[in-house]
Amino acid sequence: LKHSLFLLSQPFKLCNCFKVIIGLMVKSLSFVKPLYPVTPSRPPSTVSYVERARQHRWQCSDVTFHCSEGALRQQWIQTIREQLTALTSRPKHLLVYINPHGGKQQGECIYEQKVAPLFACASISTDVIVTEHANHARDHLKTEAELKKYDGVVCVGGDGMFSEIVHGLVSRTQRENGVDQNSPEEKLVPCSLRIGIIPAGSTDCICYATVGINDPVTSALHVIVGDSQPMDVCSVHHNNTFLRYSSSLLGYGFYGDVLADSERKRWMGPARYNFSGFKTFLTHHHYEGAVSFLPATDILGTPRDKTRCRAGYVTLPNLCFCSIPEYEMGWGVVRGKFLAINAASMSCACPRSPKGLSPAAHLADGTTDLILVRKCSRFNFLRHLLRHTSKDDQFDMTFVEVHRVRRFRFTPRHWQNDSELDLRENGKQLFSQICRDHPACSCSPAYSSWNCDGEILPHAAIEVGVHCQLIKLFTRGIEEQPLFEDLANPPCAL
Ligand SMILES: Nc1ncnc2c1ncn2[C@@H]1O[C@H](COP(=O)(O)OP(=O)(O)OP(=O)(O)O)[C@@H](O)[C@H]1O
Ligand SMILES: CCCCCCCCCCCCC/C=C/[C@@H](O)[C@H](CO)NC(C)=O
Ligand SMILES: [Ca+2]
Repeated sequence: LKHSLFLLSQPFKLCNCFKVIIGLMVKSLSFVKPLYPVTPSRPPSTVSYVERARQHRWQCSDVTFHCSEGALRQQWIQTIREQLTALTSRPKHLLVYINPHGGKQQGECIYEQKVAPLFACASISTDVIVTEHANHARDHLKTEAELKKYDGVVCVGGDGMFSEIVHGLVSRTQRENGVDQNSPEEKLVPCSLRIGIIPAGSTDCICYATVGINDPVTSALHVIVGDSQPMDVCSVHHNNTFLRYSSSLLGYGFYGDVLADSERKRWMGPARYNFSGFKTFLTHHHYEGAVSFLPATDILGTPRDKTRCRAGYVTLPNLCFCSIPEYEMGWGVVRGKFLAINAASMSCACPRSPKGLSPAAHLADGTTDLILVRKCSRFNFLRHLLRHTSKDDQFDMTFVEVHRVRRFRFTPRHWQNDSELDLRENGKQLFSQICRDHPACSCSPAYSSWNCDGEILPHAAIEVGVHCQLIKLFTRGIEEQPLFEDLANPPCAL
């Protein structure tokens, strides 16, 4: 009775309490060891709930109830079911896309073994699509999917798969609302469906930076309890033409070159990033150009704050997207030779860099942290890169500057409208290509590529605007590590 009162009364103030009920099952007798004799007319009932574990992990636990009185037992079950049904933030019907080729190619297995049983326990029904080719999920969402049927979309894969879902949902929402994506100044309409990410990729940066861990069970439980975290999305344009959306890293120079090289080594799996990272570090190419940016002056934080974006952080959405003409005067310009130009719209924390490229970046503040790494010695660049993995301030170096911005543009030196792209496409940059593949040569190619959330962009000259809280995820942001009394004293019913 003590337990039943706890469980019946607690779950409905759920957000921050330790135990959140996931679902309720009337188990067959063979699954449980009865504490006292049971008969088929008095089967035990099992309530599954969420329990926090170490390092931002969540796990599922069960409490089994026995009740000798059939009517009372039925009343318990009925009450719990009614209360769970009344929680409108919880999804009841989901559209799931699985990339069978992401990361270590374990997507289907992860979903079937770890996630589907939890969704079933929580009475969530699903339509599952295993993708057959790249952009399958994006195109299905854009045109075909009957979105009205669902309370959310879940992707099983890595950052590339998440990016497909974002492109499909955002494009569909704009089309249905008559918004032209090609105009860089257009204010985009936020997507209503939340997105869940079951990590099964190589970097899993979005999942890691929004949950604190890339663990499929934890992510599935955040979906089940109906968490919601708004997130910024950048739109990337070239000559008034829409190119792509980005929600984590836009990187030119080092990260662009790492990606371009690693794409040719997909067969290596997640290890390709280490190999290409080391190779690119050795080539040490720099790129010349001008970065102009609109600083975010109306916000409280800076990229060098000690505070981090954590669950419950409140932003001011009304200050977010601003059109160019209104603010044209406030733009700053930095010209020079750069080893890397990175725009981190979130921390970009991942297992390789637990604090991320910009540890103090916020998920939903309508800004991106623009990190400019000027040409410097290999030794200094290594010091900068190693700070991605240490506790030291990675911006505290003379050749690194960081600005929190709402918009920015990059124009490579010698860029003349579309001649840049023509040159690349016609293969006339043969010399550059030879240098790129030839670490001993000290010549730098004229252009790098942009790494846009793990996809290569064909243009070097781009214009970027941040759209505040354009999408929502089934997470709550990274929780501060609390003191867990229930880790030390697990519930006695277990
Ligand atoms: N069935 C498929 N066959 C081939 N490619 C696919 C398929 N489904 C999706 N893709 C593409 O695979 C690419 C990589 O997928 P994903 O992001 O899941 O894994 P990853 O690249 O290993 O991980 P990360 O992006 O975290 O580094 C995505 O860009 C996606 O468009
Ligand atoms: C020579 C030693 C170098 C060590 C430096 C390690 C730093 C690694 C930082 C990785 C940050 C990755 C940010 C995430 C980007 C994603 O958008 C993208 C797609 O998954 N991933 C990559 C690797 O481009
Ligand atoms: Ca941001």
